[in-house]
Amino acid sequence: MTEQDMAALNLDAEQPTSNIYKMGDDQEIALSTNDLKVYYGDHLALQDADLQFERFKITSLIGASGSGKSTFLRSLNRMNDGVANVEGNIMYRGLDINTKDIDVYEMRKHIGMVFQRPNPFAKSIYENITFALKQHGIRDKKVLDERVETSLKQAALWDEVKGDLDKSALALSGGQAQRLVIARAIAMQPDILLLDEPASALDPISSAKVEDTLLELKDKYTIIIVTHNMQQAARISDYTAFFHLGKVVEYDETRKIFTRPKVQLTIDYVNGNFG
Ligand SMILES: Nc1ncnc2c1ncn2[C@@H]1O[C@H](COP(=O)(O)OP(=O)(O)OP(=O)(O)O)[C@@H](O)[C@H]1O
Repeated sequence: MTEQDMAALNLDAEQPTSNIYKMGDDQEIALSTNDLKVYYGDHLALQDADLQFERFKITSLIGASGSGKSTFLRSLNRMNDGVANVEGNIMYRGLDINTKDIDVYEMRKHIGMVFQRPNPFAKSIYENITFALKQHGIRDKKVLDERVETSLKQAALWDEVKGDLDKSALALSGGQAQRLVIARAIAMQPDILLLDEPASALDPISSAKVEDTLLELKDKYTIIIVTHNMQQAARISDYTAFFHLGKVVEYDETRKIFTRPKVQLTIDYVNGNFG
């Protein structure tokens, strides 16, 4: 199993100090970054990205290709470990999770990640969801059954697969597979879900289902999503951060970013006048 697979399983899984991009009350902040800088070798790929993410809200990260969105997102649950050098603080429940002594595997139980391409394991639908739970010592069949049902319901997949739980997850359509991966992530009952373009590889109907799923999930989870789809960002997110050349140019309520952005670069980007 690859490291990405492990992270997708969440197996390996506030104190805001910057007032620049402040959203919500301090108690309402689920995650915040402070003085974050990410280097790939000598290349400083990300800086000036001190954001606070409000609990039970959806925040979209938008910006042109190469602007640093994925680099930022992946830093939030240490997916850049071994790939990039990440400096600064990432505060979660009063703890800086960007320090050496953090148990990254435990942390990823709380901060789960879903990738662009659905990556179900070559196992049954049921086992895709229970694998990580078992690794974490949950063996009671009743508990496992209940988690499978709840997470599939939350991911809006239950009705489509409830009779096929023993079938291979590889037989699912792309859209179903992505909702299975979301179900797998939420089965671990994380606080925060990070999603890197989760609908970009899907057809419009599947993409709409994933969007609906995310809107349902925000009652229980704080969601941070990278998307190239501006309509999607406008439809589903409460807040939007616009990235450009490795910096956050503007971060505000989504409706303001799309109707009354303050920075010329944002105006150009949301109006499609970007060179
Ligand atoms: N593994 C890596 N090694 C070296 N440089 C990288 C790596 N990943 C990203 N970069 C560089 O970091 C910068 C930001 O890339 P990143 O993938 O974060 O941008 P992005 O906004 O997510 O782009 P996209 O929308 O195309 O996914 C780019 O200059 C990119 O070339």
